[in-house]
Amino acid sequence: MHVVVNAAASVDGKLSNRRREQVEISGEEDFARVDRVRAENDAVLVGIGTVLADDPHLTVDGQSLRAARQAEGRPANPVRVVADSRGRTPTDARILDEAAETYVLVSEAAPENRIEALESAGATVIVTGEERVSLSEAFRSLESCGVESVMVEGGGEVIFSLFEEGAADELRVYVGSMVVGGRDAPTLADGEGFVEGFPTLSLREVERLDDGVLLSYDVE
Ligand SMILES: NC(=O)C1=CN([C@@H]2O[C@H](COP(=O)(O)OP(=O)(O)OC[C@H]3O[C@@H](n4cnc5c(N)ncnc54)[C@H](O)[C@@H]3O)[C@@H](O)[C@H]2O)C=CC1
Ligand SMILES: Nc1nc(O)c(N)c(N[C@@H]2O[C@H](COP(=O)(O)O)[C@@H](O)[C@H]2O)n1
Repeated sequence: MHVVVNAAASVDGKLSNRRREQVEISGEEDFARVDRVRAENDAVLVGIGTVLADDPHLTVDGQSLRAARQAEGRPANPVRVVADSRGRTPTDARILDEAAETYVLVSEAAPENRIEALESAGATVIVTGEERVSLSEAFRSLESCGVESVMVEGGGEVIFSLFEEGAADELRVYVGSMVVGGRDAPTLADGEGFVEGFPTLSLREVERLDDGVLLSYDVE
């Protein structure tokens, strides 16, 4: 599985504000780039924290991008994936609409009635990990369903886990020219944090977009 992590952060590294409300960090050019990255990949993944905070749709906005995918024999939109250990995804979440196929990754600790509710709402549920979803294991299951590349859009907890598991191949961070602040505001990599063995990155490209900077890294 090829894993591209993409996020937008303020200059102080925050993904959203201390109330976990979505902050528009990207500008028009960066949102258009994000749409192209979605269109390039077989899947788009977020954590349940992002679903509960933002209720994202995770589809490709650009009609020409969707048409190009279909011309290649692919579905108009990538599949949508949520890492949701306890199966808390609301059954009326936008990611469960019919615009694309949706996989919900749950752990063995997810209540059976939640799994049934998600399946009734149209999701394909994959059980992996005891208490928490094992992302690496889930990627192997997704590969067996034909998913070879995934764009991970966040949030900070899921991005940290990917680095912890050594599962990320690329990181693209759009740094918007703003300060959000707040010790409790989500950052690019939350989780427990590293005290040693920090993942190292190799800077591939720096590009000015809107009034900010896109940093593209390979993960070593
Ligand atoms: N600026 C940006 O580019 C983006 C910002 N966001 C913001 O990030 C915030 C949400 O981020 P977080 O609260 O960090 O939530 P998150 O979206 O990273 O989800 C974390 C939750 O996912 C579940 N999970 C299942 N398996 C997991 C695993 N292996 N590792 C980690 N978590 C796992 C856990 O229940 C955990 O609490 C929101 O405020 C949202 O607006 C989210 C995406 C992009
Ligand atoms: N790339 C990017 N830039 C920002 O400024 C953002 N606030 C976000 N947020 C994430 O974008 C997703 C929304 O998806 P839909 O438009 O609903 O498809 C969601 O994951 C947000 O957290 N991203």
